[in-house]
Amino acid sequence: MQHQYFISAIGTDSGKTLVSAILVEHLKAHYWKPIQAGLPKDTDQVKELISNKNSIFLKERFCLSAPMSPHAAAKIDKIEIKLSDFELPIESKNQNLIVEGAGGLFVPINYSKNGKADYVIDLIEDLKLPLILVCNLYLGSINHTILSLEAIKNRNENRNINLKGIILNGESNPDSEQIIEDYIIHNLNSKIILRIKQEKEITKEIVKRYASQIIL
Ligand SMILES: Nc1ncnc2c1ncn2[C@@H]1O[C@H](COP(=O)(O)OP(=O)(O)OP(=O)(O)O)[C@@H](O)[C@H]1O
Ligand SMILES: C[C@H](N)[C@H](N)CCCCCC(=O)O
Ligand SMILES: [Mg+2]
Repeated sequence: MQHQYFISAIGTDSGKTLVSAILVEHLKAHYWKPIQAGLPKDTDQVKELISNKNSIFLKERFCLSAPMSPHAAAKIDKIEIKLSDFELPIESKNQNLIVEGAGGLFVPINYSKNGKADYVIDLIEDLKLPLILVCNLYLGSINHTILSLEAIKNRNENRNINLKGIILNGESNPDSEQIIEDYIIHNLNSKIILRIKQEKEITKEIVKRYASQIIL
């Protein structure tokens, strides 16, 4: 069976690149970051964290110079990003594939005016990929997580986004984990597919260890 997933998160710097490396290693998948804003490139970071030799790294569709929200970074580079600019790379046909988003679900990839924008969540719908959401555990993250899950649920009323599962990233907090797990089971028919602890250092060995624990 072919596995292709879009990785998003409840915010930026949440661990999407780490999770992407873990999934790429687990599935020996190809990796694609459609919009890169600033350096270092997430693609290079994933390359450095995986050990298998089968994965192929696909070229970003947009590499923006500023480490900012894509809509703002694109403006600086005088580029217009449209949803129609994206399609799954041909090399990923019939291959396992991990696609990493920028920031969280409501990060704008463009902005025109009067509140009109396209967001990462629209790109996920357009690419028709099941979603894996990285949810951190910090004070305030229950709110950020449930807001993200509500947005997915809202889209799901039109059956547009399939939440394959969530990955909890951070020091364990049983009370927070319980409320989030119950929410996804009861509202989205989804599950926790991995728990990642706060590690002192991220290495290939750590990535391999978590790759062996994933349950898809
Ligand atoms: N569980 C963890 N233990 C230790 N360090 C972590 C953990 N999760 C993430 N990090 C570190 O936090 C930083 C941010 O993580 P990462 O780059 O994966 O975030 P991101 O969600 O991909 O960010 P962006 O939105 O820029 O793509 C990295 O230096 C990463 O190694
Ligand atoms: C540059 C950064 N590392 C991410 N790629 C983009 C994060 C955009 C966040 C926008 C926002 O939610 O305010
Ligand atoms: Mg990243």
